[in-house]
Amino acid sequence: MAVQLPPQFLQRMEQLLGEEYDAFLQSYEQSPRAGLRVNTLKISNEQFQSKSPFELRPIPWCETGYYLNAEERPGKHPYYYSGLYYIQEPSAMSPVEALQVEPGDRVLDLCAAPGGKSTQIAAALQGQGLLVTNDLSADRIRALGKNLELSGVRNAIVLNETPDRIADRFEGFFDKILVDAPCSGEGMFRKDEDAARQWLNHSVESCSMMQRDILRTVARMLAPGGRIVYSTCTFAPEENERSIAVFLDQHPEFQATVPAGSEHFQPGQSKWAVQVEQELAEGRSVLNKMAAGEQPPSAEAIAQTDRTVRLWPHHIEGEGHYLAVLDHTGERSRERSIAITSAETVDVEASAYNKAGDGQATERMRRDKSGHAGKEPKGAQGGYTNENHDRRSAAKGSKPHGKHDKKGQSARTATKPVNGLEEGLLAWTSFQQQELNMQLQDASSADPRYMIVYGSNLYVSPLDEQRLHGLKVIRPGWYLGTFKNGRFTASHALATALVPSEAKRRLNLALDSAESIAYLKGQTLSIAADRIECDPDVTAKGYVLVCIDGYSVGWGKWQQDGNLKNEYPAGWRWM
Ligand SMILES: C[S@@+](CC[C@H](N)C(=O)[O-])C[C@H]1O[C@@H](n2cnc3c(N)ncnc32)[C@H](O)[C@@H]1O
Repeated sequence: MAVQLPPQFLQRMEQLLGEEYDAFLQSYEQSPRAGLRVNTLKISNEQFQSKSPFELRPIPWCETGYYLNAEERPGKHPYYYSGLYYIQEPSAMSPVEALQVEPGDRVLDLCAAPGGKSTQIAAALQGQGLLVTNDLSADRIRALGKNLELSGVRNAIVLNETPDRIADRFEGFFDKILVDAPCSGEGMFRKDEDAARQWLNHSVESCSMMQRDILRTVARMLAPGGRIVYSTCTFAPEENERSIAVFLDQHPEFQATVPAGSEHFQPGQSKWAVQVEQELAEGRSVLNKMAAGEQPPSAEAIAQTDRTVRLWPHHIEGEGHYLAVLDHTGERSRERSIAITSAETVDVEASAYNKAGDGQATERMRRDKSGHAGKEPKGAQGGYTNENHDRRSAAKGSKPHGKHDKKGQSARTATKPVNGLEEGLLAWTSFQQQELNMQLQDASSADPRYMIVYGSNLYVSPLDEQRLHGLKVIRPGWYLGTFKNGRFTASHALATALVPSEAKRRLNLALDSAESIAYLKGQTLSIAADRIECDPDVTAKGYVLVCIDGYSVGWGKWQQDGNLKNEYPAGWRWM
């Protein structure tokens, strides 16, 4: 066996699995399966199948998921850089399938970094509705932002928050919530030897505590009739059936539902939740500390865990996972539970934001008792400004409005222009007219969109920014670019989410060309003017949307001397 498995873990698995134990153990002799999921924000499943450079074998539980041969290197292909697919472990595709996201839903992905499931949710939303994606870890959140950007997501808000603080702002708000919980990671031992080395039996207890608290909090954020999917990549019943039994016992307004696609998986084991209770009663459970003084879950709640599912490496081609679908039994309201504030009476509050150059990092504000914004003493980077962050509807033309008093303090129900917003909108509008063929607000869509300014960065958001006040926001929406002295500089995130026809100048590079790789390496390209495909109202000089095989990948700036200045971001380049 290639992986060294902890003896305590093996002992427990043998006791749980009985006669299946040998087959389970043999699965560790095999290599983990590689997979990719087609990003249908950028290409249809059928189109990708017809042009895939890799041999694809369908993953039974995910229509857009495919197994890859072990020797493939999907991270080293121009299609990866165009965001046509996400490299994802096959079992990890099951939770979002169970969530059954529909375009227009309001979705929360609470434990989201590095973003595999968030990008899957975004694809299911197809740009409609909204995705709030969050992770507690400041280190892991960067990868989440990058993956959303690579995938061309336009309607996501990225937070770096605790579940409780989000719940205070989003009570009864979401239609669907994914809790891909922090767990002891036993299901990943084959894929990640470090996980096996670092595993300690007591991590099962600390993870169970976290899971209980997280589940309790997310229940507050779900709209009546909504759905929570809880998933882990561990085998421990303490973190799976038992966590769910405790939740169902304490939340009778929820029921466990057998997930669609369950025929591919094995059922959850209510008998293991019973066993955990017995061990607790006899004082030999790893949960002793946590469960002291807690009521054991009812037999009815425990029985429902038979409707959850387990993904076993000896039954499927994928790693170990568990998932539970928890449906709120209330009636789903067609009316949104919380109306989004009218854009005509924007509510402007002054606040201090980190003026990070790329617009990614903003800092949580502390409010003293008088409600004034102040700086977080720890972790703050760069200078703070007292500039407003402000927003208005993207649907209402370009004339900004709003009110802001001289000291930059809170001023409600605004009527006067706000400088930052006005300047940002003017710069954007002029850029949009000169460079793009797109509207931020699709006339056929009922979803409102809001312009938000943080420092000198402009975003368009599916959410009125006032709901985010006081939260640590990494991105309040789709990052369009920065403005300074009336000039607008387009962001990379703008380019990756555009379809070629939305830019007035385009350059298409052939998939297998040296030019494609040179562009991805950040090199300047020499391009004759007639290769720049231009709309009738522009000439070749200016912003060019660079595409590889017809899929947007980044910006270039064509200059009179025939050089295409490369705008592909330094940290993203082909190495
Ligand atoms: C299993 S991983 C998530 C993987 C991710 N869903 C994906 O598909 O790429 C669990 C994540 O939960 C985060 N986390 C841990 N405790 C958390 C908490 N209390 N609230 C939110 N996130 C938390 C961790 O930082 C970690 O990134």
